[in-house]
Amino acid sequence: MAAFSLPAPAKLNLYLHIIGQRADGYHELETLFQFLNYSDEIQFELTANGEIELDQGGLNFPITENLIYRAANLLLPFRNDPQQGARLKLIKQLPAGGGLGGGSSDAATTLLGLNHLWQLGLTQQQLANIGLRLGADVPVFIHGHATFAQGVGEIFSPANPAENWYLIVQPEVHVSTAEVFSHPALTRNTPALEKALNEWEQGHNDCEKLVCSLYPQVASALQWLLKYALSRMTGTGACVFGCFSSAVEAEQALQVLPTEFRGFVAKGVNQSPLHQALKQLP
Ligand SMILES: C[C@@](CO)(OP(=O)(O)O)[C@H](O)COP(=O)(O)OP(=O)(O)OC[C@H]1O[C@@H](n2ccc(N)nc2=O)[C@H](O)[C@@H]1O
Ligand SMILES: Nc1ncnc2c1ncn2[C@@H]1O[C@H](COP(=O)(O)OP(=O)(O)O)[C@@H](O)[C@H]1O
Repeated sequence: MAAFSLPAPAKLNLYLHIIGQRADGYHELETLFQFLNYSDEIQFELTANGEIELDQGGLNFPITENLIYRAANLLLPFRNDPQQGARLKLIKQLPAGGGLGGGSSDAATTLLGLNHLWQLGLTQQQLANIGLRLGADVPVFIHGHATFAQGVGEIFSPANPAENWYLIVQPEVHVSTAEVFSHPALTRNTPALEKALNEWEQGHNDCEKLVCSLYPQVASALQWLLKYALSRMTGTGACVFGCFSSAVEAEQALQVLPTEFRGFVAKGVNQSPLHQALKQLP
């Protein structure tokens, strides 16, 4: 198929425990990933000039830093014919650097999409190994099912958290993952779980307290959301999510969101919208 479009969904870390730090400085995590039915979109078109072309929409950093471009370049050596190229277009909807994994998800969608476009025949495991070089969250987006993840987020056990509705609130601030993980005040000694928590509410996010103290906008978004729902930060922030039992209740809270924040309502889904879309491709 010479042209198609695929979603790159957001993820939530329903909880994120930091249980230690490896010798190379990376932190050992225990986290529950669930996808949202809220996505970026990437359009794929086959070309015959052997090149990767990328329209990255509104993003204003160099194309060579875009995870889509970097992911596509990692697949070039696997082509059967060096004339195979691709024209890619990103329609960005997810806030960059928000803890929703948008960049990693874009990379995963690029790897799976080009595997299809160029008929490379690489397995999901091969693509996940390639993707891990781009970011710790890429493998879970390739895997495509809600997961309890350990290690730096690459060791998976099956999980089926409740598929709730969420109001995601996005404070107008960019949180650096590297800054959070290098901060001396970060909690790094949460005891390892014996098994994944069935009820995600029983977990917590070890980055939340630190990020709230560094970024008052995150603290105030969380404080506001907590008036309406059980709420938590995702990843290393800045986004926070509140859990609602229906779309209507989540939308009602969104209606009264203070103007200093942006927000959207989405459903938590255990099957990635990307994998559902891939099944529809001829
Ligand atoms: C913690 C998570 C949970 O989903 O946060 P979010 O980025 O989604 O908020 C991710 O695993 C983040 O993955 P990712 O965003 O790919 O992180 P990277 O760019 O690989 O790492 C940025 C920096 O954070 C530190 N880092 C990252 C991951 C980790 N498990 N331990 C670390 O110490 C490292 O110093 C690294 O250089
Ligand atoms: N396609 C992309 N979309 C978003 N961010 C990207 C992309 N490619 C590279 N980046 C870089 O990755 C960083 C992390 O983005 P993202 O994955 O959205 O956040 P997070 O890791 O907090 O969930 C951004 O700040 C940006 O510099």
